[in-house]
Amino acid sequence: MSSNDLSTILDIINANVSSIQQIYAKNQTSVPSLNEPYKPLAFEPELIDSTDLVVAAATQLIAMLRSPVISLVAAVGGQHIATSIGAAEATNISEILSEAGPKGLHVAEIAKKADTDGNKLGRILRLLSTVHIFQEIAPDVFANNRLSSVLASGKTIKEINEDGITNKHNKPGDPGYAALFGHSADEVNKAGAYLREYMTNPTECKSIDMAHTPFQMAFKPEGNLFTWYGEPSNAGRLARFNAAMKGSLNASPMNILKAFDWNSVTDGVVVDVGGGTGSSSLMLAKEYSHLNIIVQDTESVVKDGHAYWQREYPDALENGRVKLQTHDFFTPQPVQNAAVFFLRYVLHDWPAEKAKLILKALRPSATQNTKLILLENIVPYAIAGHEQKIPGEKMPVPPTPLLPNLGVVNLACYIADMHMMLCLNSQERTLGEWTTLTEGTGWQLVDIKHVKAATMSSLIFHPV
Ligand SMILES: C[S@@+](CC[C@H](N)C(=O)[O-])C[C@H]1O[C@@H](n2cnc3c(N)ncnc32)[C@H](O)[C@@H]1O
Repeated sequence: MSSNDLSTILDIINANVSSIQQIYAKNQTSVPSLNEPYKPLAFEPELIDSTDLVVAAATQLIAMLRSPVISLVAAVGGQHIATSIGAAEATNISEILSEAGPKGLHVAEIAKKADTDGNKLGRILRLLSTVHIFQEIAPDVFANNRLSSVLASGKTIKEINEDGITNKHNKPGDPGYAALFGHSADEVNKAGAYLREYMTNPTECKSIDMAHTPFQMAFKPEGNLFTWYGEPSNAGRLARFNAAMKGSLNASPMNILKAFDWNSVTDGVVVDVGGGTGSSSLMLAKEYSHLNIIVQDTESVVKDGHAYWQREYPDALENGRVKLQTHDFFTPQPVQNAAVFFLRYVLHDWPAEKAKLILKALRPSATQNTKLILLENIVPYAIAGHEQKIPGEKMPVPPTPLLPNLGVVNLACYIADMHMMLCLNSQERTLGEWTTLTEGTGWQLVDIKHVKAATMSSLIFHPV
């Protein structure tokens, strides 16, 4: 480490903290306290660039200064933070503390409401408070804070008890974050516990078959993750997964509205292929009243989808502007008049050979004017000098000595890549991998759209 690096990093932090303070001052708002529940602010997009630089610089500073042994102790123990988040989500602690308000609640009372053990819960909440998720405001008294408040589903404890825990994530307007964290901390992290065994078993880890994953080692399912979700005993997990997809949509600055010039669609339908319950389509249908949309997915997901649209936007189903259709995307596409086929976070679920089949199954139904849009991560390298030549809006190049991918700022993309490896033997892809994957499928990449602070991009294709 050169002392130059240290002062450059400190300069980056100082300059960008000043910019952040100025943006708050211009908007006549004070910088929110870590102790307050999170409230989204209209001017948050203005804060992104500076916040990203502070986060990247501060994390790099910690890596430079802290004992590497202690850094790795913290990193390897991160598993306990993840599983504690899962336990807090499953026992509705954030909802209990939302109702308690700023005075918080003694852990004995929290445990009574959560029907769990107080001593163990107190230790879980103290660990989480130590990493700024919840706060301990007096010995054994805990309250929500900025981070823990986003673990709440939006339901009251009475509603959760009345509706049943498997329906926890169906409150209209719930952004889906609690479901996203619950899903990650449950099936994905249980699969993650087997990564060591997987990577030291050459037969397992060198396989490109979806039946060879850490997920299979953990759960021993009959089929893959999606057929497993379709089993009746996993109805709660399926509902949570569907809501988690809504959470991933709301958490990412790149969404379907920014993916394409939707006003250019004057004829034909928009098909949301593997659309889940249709959270992207809901956003699209609400914003663009001229669009007719078909959401396609498997039978069990379409069933949940009907309930979702009945809750969120029943008119769109009733007047026929939005239709939900059971369709296996490995079979020929039934819609022959599509203006757009869009697939959000679908191909990342599949190894390359299967992903190619999904694209090929769309091609015969495309007209000359049909566009294909993939909403997917483009994985940045973590090394300078190898930036990918991505067309469209350029990503800002971070100042040295920061990592060119901004380090933990884009961690979600690399975490998603691990989810794919663990559960589906699939992956997030670099631009080169996207180009190779789509070759020979009958589709040609013509444009890529990005938004700030997102590795998720919109890749736009024409038929060839
Ligand atoms: C990661 S989710 C993405 C859902 C949605 N596109 C979104 O962004 O919220 C992948 C979806 O593919 C669906 N899927 C899996 N296998 C399928 C198949 N053979 N045919 C159609 N959909 C399938 C899953 O049920 C799931 O809803």
